[in-house]
Amino acid sequence: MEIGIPPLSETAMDQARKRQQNLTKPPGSLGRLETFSVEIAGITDEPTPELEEAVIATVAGDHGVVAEGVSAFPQDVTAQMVANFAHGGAGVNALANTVDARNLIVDAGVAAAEYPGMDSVVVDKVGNGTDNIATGAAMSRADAEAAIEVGRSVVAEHAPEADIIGLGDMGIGNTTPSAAVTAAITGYPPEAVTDHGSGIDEETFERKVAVVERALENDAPDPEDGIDVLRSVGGFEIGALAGIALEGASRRTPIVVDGFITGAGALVAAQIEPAVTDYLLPSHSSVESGHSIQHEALRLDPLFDLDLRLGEGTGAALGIAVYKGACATLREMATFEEAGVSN
Ligand SMILES: Cc1cc2ncn([C@H]3O[C@H](COP(=O)(O)O)[C@@H](O)[C@H]3O)c2cc1C
Ligand SMILES: O=C(O)c1cccnc1
Repeated sequence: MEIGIPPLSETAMDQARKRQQNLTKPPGSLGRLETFSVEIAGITDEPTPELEEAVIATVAGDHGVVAEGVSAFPQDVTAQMVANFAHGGAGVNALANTVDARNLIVDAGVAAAEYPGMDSVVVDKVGNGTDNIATGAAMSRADAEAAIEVGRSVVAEHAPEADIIGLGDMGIGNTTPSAAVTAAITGYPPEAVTDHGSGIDEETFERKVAVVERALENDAPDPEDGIDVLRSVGGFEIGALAGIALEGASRRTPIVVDGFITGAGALVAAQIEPAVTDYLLPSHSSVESGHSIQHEALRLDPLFDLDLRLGEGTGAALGIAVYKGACATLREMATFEEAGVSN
């Protein structure tokens, strides 16, 4: 898979850094906001980037592994939540509205779902849910590649104008494949990266750890090959999220990672094209224990910890507010000279 991701623009970063130093504030007083504005200048190749069009892509898929009893909720909830997104009733809708981001809803592989009258849902299914990773591979290699392509075409066709893209997920059971993907790529043991997802009891938790272990024993994927990891233990939405990150990066669009499932997508993307990591921005630190392991592997330092464990792009939405703010300071503040302030 050939995806050309350009290097960060050193010229734009130098210009942004110089400007930050001349703005009407004590040097460094905007802390990490200054660093972010410089990083986003490098990503976009704009000395004063403006993050006007923010998009949060919430990608849904189902998982055969729910047959093992690894979630607290039934599989039908995935399709029901897609309808809820389309009607504006979910957590991500409220937070996307708060930060003036457009929510883009994608069905990359929800089982047997239709959305009558909900034209805003982009339906591009790789399949009707993955196969059960406790008993075999999640999908074929061709389907893993197709999932990446779904994500790439979502950006090309539905968000080509986006100045920043937040990743979001929906899929009952998807913290289980996310744990398997994270263990496979980072080398951490399943028990270190598996947690309580949407809220399971201890008996279910033990079964879930055993399922992740079994999945990785059954069909040991090549950790260096992101597509192989996706094929073996991934999910359609996880692949599509990786594809969004790769396509966004190739277009110089900053990509904001959300919680544990989007983190798994980001890990897959980084195994396919390591240069994507320059284009990834963190948002929150999820309650899921494996999220910090993903951040360590991707060398991302989260912005805040609000005890979130929802996904959907909720943390990414709040992160976008921070990145918009960072770029607004760089762009809109006056320099000492312009404002006639002594320095
Ligand atoms: C009503 C509802 C809304 C959600 N929105 C996100 N998730 C989150 O929980 C699911 C993953 O947890 P697990 O692996 O334990 O099933 C995913 O759908 C994720 O996006 C939700 C879960 C539920 C129940
Ligand atoms: O980290 C997340 O995004 C998350 C955690 C639990 C359940 N769903 C999502």
